[in-house]
Amino acid sequence: MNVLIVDDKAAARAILSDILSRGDQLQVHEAAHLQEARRILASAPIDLALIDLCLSDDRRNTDGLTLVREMREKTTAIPVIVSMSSDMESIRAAMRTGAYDYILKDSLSDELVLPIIHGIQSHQRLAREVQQLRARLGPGHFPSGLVGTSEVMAKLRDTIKRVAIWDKPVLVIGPTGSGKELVVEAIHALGPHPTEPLLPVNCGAIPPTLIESELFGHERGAFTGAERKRDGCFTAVQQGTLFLDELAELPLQQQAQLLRVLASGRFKRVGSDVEQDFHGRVVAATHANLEQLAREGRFREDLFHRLDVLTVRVPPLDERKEDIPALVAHFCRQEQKQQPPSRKQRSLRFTEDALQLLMRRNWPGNVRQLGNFIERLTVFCDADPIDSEALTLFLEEREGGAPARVDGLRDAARSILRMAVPNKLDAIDTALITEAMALAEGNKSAAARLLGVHRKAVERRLGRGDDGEE
Ligand SMILES: Nc1ncnc2c1ncn2[C@@H]1O[C@H](COP(=O)(O)OP(=O)(O)OP(=O)(O)O)[C@@H](O)[C@H]1O
Repeated sequence: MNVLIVDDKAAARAILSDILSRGDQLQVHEAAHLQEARRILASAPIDLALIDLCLSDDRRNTDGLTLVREMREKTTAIPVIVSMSSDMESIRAAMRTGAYDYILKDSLSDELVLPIIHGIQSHQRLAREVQQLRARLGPGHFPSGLVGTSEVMAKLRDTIKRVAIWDKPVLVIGPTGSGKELVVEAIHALGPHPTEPLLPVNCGAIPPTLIESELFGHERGAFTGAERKRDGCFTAVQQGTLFLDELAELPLQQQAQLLRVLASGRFKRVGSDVEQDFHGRVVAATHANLEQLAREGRFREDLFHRLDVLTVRVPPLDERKEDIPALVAHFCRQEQKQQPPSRKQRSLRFTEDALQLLMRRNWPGNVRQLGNFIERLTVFCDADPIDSEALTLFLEEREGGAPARVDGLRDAARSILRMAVPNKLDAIDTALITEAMALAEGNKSAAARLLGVHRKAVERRLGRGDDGEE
């Protein structure tokens, strides 16, 4: 369990840290101010934060409350206030903002702090077990987070099931926003140790100077500031899954160290000569082309080949557009749950032609982009149900320009390019004129309106200058 102490007074941090050192399997992080706490929360898997209300010498400072609010909004970590103030108003404000508990600094002791931590630990263990059992009991015994029933998704689920049961490293590749994190969660839930931790490490979010100690831990005095011996992620994960996200961002030196762990199953803390066993499993994910990076010398080729064995490719959304209606319904349900009480409750509904329009669009940001788009629609579009007209208007007004039409054209162009026709430019020109003339029943002016060009252009293309049948 990772615990963050946030207090501007070093002495107060030392007291709490001393109490926590007597706890079981606790990793302690410390921050002296709000910015430092935010940075640690973004880079380390913090489970619990013990936060002082006032983070400066100014008694009116309420950075502690700001942090509690941010944690509740953006993280799953549990905030507990540790304060000198027994003023009822402060306590009420803290609890209203989302603090899990409120401890008075005067009464700090092992007997008071450790039971709170044990309670949270066992609650988390149970929550993890329930989540994993639920995942196992989902339809077809597949974790339910991944929405989509297309053939491509069925293949992806099959690949996940095959690789998950082996206690071996897995490489998950796919473009940004395609669902790699959900795939890793499924691999863990279906793997041999689903009740052990799934520990995510974002290799791009940790400063290069800290990453070695974050991963492998360090001995006391290993470097300036290493006041205590500390376990790293390779220890904390126990028999679970160490999820190395954004693997391409791992510095070359740590790539070499990772390769060594994968080959030998052993690692050393920074500043130690003693090797330790790694009991977990590494699952890495990236949207980068590692093969290309290896050719350019920016990623170790030997590590790429070591990992590129059990590889799971998560396809872009554009390869599984049939899943879009189900994903839209999924995001609509999510949005509905989050509607503020002050807003008139409504469920977001789409007509069939609006869904078709969403399926014709390209989604370079993949499922994440679709989810964000539904979120914006929920807030800014009042149409009910949302039909293609409302959607087109929304796209033109809010999303800049007319991407729906442009995307439709792009799709049409792509399918033409796939056809076995010799001169595609002339062929499409002739086909467009012929089709427009047929639809306009031979009326050149009407055909020109359909084509969005001047009548003379139609006449030129038809190779005749006469006025025809008008
Ligand atoms: N098949 C899916 N079903 C439901 N939600 C999905 C699916 N795929 C992705 N999502 C959602 O889309 C968002 C992005 O997914 P995720 O974070 O897993 O992408 P990623 O591939 O890891 O992206 P990145 O490379 O940028 O980290 C998340 O909110 C996730 O829950």
